[in-house]
Amino acid sequence: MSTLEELREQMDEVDDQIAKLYRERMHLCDEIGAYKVRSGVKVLDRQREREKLQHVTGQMEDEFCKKGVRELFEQLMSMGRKLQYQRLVEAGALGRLPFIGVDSLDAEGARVVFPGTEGAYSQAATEHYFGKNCNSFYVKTFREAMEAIEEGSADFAVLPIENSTAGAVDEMYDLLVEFENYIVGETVIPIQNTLSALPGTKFDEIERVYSKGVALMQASRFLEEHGDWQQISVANTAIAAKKVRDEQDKSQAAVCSAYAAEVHGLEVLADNINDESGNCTRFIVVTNQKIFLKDASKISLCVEHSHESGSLYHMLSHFIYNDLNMTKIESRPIEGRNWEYRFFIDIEGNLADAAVKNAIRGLREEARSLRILGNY
Ligand SMILES: O=C(O)C(=O)C[C@]1(C(=O)O)C=C[C@@H](O)C=C1
Repeated sequence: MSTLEELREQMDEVDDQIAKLYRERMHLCDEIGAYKVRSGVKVLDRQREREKLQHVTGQMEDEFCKKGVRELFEQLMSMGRKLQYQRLVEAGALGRLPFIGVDSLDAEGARVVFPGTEGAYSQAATEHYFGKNCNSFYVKTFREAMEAIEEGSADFAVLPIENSTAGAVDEMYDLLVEFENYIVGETVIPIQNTLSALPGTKFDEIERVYSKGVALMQASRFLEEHGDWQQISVANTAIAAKKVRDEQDKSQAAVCSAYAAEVHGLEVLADNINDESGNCTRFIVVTNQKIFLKDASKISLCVEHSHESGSLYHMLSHFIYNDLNMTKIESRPIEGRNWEYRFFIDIEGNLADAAVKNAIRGLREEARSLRILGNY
């Protein structure tokens, strides 16, 4: 019987042949790539790949080897494609109108819209990003803010995308798909909620609490201690504060910021009622121009892929192959297709980076759809 050393020696010989053949195969792929650049033939040829997989699996005897050789050749062809995308990018064949790199945002005198009302956290985020004296106005909903950007009545919108306790703001992800607007910036602000009511209100007078749904979630422990209070969701924390003030009813209270309470003449009955003391929200800055800051370092993408085994894995392989760090992934249902999802992915990088261009070139060709939501 052979010793372990002898078996390993034989294995090394086989592996050397595999490595040599891999080099030869990639060299051929490169030549085919050059042909494709010249002739405009698409990189991905599904029919050819299907035939190849059938052919090589047909040479295997048992199911285990069939499965293995299929996976091996799927990987080999995927590597071949990535090399060819690289060649296309080098040849300047990027496809679609590119984003325009700018040194800074044209924020001087810009009109900035935020959702909610006076005192909203979005207003605090707006002032944090654009400065206290920026030219801002509010609309009621996220949708109206996106519409204001699309039709040009505002230059920028500041909208919440993610809270550190409650997670993603789902509606914003859906609106980013629906509207042709682009993310050009982001800012994070602390969210410290209070329970506020008309001046002189006693705790035992309260029957109903109004706030935005996620804000009620962020203060769930405090509100559970008062389980007899009815919790009612409204569009915004500051709108809740305004409602309590307007209706002059001491059985009502709002979960809102101390600033919103002050703006709307309410008294803070309990401060810092959030479950998490470090609670904060990330806001995005959106515009209708296809621009990105030249020093931007984060890219948000939206990808839809075929609903079949391995498709997400193949999609993510473009980031791995190009050494791109994925920092976030969210999924949202696709309307009209039950149990199918689109993926929202954040990666580190700049649209001018070669690695980013390569990955995007590959995704654009292989995914059912790809949208670059912004580089900021
Ligand atoms: O035959 C081609 O067109 C190739 O580019 C080669 C190859 C492969 O690796 O076998 C790569 C990509 C295509 O999708 C199909 C096949």
